[in-house]
Amino acid sequence: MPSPDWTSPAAEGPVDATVELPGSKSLTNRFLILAARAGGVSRLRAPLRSRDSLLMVEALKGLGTGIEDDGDDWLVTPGQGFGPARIDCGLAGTVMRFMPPLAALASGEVHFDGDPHARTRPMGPALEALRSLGVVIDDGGRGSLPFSVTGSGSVRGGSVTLDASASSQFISALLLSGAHYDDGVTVHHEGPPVPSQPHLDMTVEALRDAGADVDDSEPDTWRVEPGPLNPLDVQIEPDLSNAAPFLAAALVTRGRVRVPGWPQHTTQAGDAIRGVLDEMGADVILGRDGLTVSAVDGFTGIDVDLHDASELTPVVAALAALADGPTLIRGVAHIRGHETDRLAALAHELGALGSDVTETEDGLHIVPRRLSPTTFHTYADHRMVMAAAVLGLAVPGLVIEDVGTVAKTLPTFTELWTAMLGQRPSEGRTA
Ligand SMILES: O=C(O)C1=C[C@@H](OP(=O)(O)O)[C@@H](O)[C@H](O)C1
Ligand SMILES: C=C(OP(=O)(O)O)C(=O)O
Repeated sequence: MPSPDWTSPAAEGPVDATVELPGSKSLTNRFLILAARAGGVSRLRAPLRSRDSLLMVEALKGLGTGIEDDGDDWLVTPGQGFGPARIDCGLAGTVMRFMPPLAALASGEVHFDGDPHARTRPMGPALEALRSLGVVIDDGGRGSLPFSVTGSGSVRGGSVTLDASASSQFISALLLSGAHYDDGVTVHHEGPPVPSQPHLDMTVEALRDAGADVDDSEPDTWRVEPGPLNPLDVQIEPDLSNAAPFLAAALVTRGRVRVPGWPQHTTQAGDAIRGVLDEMGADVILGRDGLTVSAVDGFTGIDVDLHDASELTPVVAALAALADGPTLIRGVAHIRGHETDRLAALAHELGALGSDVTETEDGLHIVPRRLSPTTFHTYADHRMVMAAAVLGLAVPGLVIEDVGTVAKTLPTFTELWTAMLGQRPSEGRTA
């Protein structure tokens, strides 16, 4: 059931705000997977509580993992894993990709399905790779959800070659469970370049945090040795991709936004927003008190390759539509397989507002034009909501359809947004 529409608040002047963002989806869901089979109880400090991470929690609980929320942290008690079980992936790439290699270690049948659009997200190479490592999978020949994984308590593992150009998550998935396979796992990518390199680095770093022996020294090849994982005690960083729309508000309103807790070192792809905003002409300062972005004058269009940080595309596209010149976003052909076909969705919705947008083979060319308010459709995509809110700052009366879909990664988005604008939450009206 879609949630209500929301008339996105326009900016009444320059914002000057500090915005505290909840934890990273990608870190939370990786640490949950690792903790589920570690050698003791793990503590995840300040995890993200959102649809994607709660679906991961339910999936793991369904396989016998104990997860307790003490109000601040999640305590994860490993379980051996047993079926039969049914896993709802929602629209979460991390659940549909990261869970099957773990479910393969359980005994019994584990059935996977998700939201209607989840059935169209790419899965084929991931399922084929698991099969070649000795896992029994029934996907009815579709290469997508729904499918079932039937485990016998162990997985042979070994070496596998796959084409991960559609999603880096295919590789992360195998690595995150590979230490528990009898022969470990060696994953070799063959095909057009894998997107989202920072997410692969995040997987390797998280595995090493848990004591795994990982070799990523060869291009396009990753090896995880078999062996036990240590329990974790980890502080989850704020989600830097979710910070992007708030930082973008500094540019649109010629104001200033600070995000406390921005890490000095991180593997989050969203960290790339610093370079993007700097190139657009903002002042970007990373200090001990967090990241501060300010913009006094206008901001320019840019030519940017977002292959490594494609999650940023919707918000960067929204900024581009409000910039002082054209923007070319390149390197993101694979986001046609994200929550929705993001290139088509952005081209359509920005076009409906009045932008001059061309969908290229691997991105978008956006020429700013005068925009008029309309209903911005969001296609069950949290980042379309965020992009729409950025546009709404400068386009009074813009209505965001199904605003609640933002709960995929940021259930408190509208509250944070209206607070940033110095308004009470009730001032963002339900249309
Ligand atoms: O591993 C992860 O946590 C993610 C990897 C990326 O996926 P793709 O490589 O499919 O873009 C990213 O876009 C997604 O939001 C999260
Ligand atoms: C692509 C995204 O999510 P997922 O983890 O579902 O792939 C995203 O959050 O932008």
